[in-house]
Amino acid sequence: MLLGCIGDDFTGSSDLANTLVKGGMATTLYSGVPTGRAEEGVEAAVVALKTRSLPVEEAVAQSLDAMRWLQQQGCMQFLFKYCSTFDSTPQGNIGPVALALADALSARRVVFCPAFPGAGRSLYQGHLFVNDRLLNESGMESHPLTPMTDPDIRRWLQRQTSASVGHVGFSDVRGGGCVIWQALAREEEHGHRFIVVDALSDDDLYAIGEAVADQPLVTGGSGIALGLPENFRRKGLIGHRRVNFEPTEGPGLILSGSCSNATRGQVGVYRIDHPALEIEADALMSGEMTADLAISWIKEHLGKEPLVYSSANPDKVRDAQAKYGTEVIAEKIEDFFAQIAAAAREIGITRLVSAGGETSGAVVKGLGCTAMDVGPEIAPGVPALRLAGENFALTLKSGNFGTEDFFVRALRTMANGR
Ligand SMILES: Nc1ncnc2c1ncn2[C@@H]1O[C@H](COP(=O)(O)OP(=O)(O)O)[C@@H](O)[C@H]1O
Ligand SMILES: O=C(O)[C@@H](O)C(=O)COP(=O)(O)O
Repeated sequence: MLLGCIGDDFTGSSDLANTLVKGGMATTLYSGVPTGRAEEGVEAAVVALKTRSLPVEEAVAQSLDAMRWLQQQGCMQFLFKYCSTFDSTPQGNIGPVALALADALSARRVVFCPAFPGAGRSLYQGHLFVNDRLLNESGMESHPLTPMTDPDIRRWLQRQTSASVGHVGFSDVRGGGCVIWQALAREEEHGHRFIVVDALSDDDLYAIGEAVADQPLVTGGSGIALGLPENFRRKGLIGHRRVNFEPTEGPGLILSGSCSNATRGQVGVYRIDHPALEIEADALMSGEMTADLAISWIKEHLGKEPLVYSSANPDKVRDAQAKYGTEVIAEKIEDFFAQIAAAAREIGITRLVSAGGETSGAVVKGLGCTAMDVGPEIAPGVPALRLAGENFALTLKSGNFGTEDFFVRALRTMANGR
């Protein structure tokens, strides 16, 4: 194993696995830190954790566990993957996890680059944009768990860490790999251990990838991985793998706990011509709605690819959070989706789409799977997955990814492999 990746959520980890597979690396996505040795032939491993919204100490401990397992598998370089919208709070967890990993790996200069141009995320002069909007005007300012109210990633990261934060701007990045390498060295000389790097296009990310070939730790969105496979290929360590995915027909189900703008649009379109069950926070808290009731409803609509969703607009989410507490309501909803996922296989579902990072963490936990094979890309950053050794396909969709018809596309790709 060459490249060891630690993802702070499940949709993000599948996004990263997608990039590495497209880059030609034999990649396996693991749910949590595996026990025992990885199977032969895995060149890149992505360990998906659900640490984005955990207390800092727990997120650090789990990330270090993942790093140690990856070290035992022989990894030479490590990647800490977080969201392309830098989802975090002023306390963490990106800064503290990165610092713990940097200390453990003796990394003196660590790149931070959330940019993912394929999904409209770019970083310019240290500021993060989602398409043509600054991050704090993109809808992310209303995220239920990690509202992003500052687009200056240097300032946001500095609030989370004692490491000094530097910056390599676009004027250096456009100079290519060597210039970026020199700029990183300059920032390190100036005492900056954490270095935010601008990127506007995939070409910038390939160049950054080249510049970090000798770094033990890199951090970013999935875009930061674009240039990494080529470093290993140049050294003759990998060849060029093709995607190997067995499609799965059979009953489909959509679960959506993401309240992000894109997902709410997708829910709105899908529910026009599919059975849809909305889960209201009040109904769940009062016991009027339960996982058992929802499972009975799914059984009634088996074969019609039903949708169960709690996705709600920011006002509704705010009301529920004020009434029950942010963590209480999030946990209640996530637990509900985990129970449904656990029942899904028993009732014959073989294609499952989950929308939302935290939601997907709960769904995968409910499914109880340990490893996933990575299949074809459905939308930028979202691959079709298959539970290793099982006739069960899965899609973990990041909240803000995908076009309005995403759910239909995902079900189709899982069924026909294209
Ligand atoms: N109606 C709702 N009211 C309050 N919180 C909700 C509601 N629906 C979902 N949530 C919570 O909001 C969070 C959404 O996060 P996540 O699943 O990561 O989506 P995204 O990928 O869009 O960030 C989850 O913790 C979920 O349980
Ligand atoms: O980088 C990204 O945007 C995604 O890979 C990701 O991490 C998304 O997380 P969620 O929006 O919580 O699904």
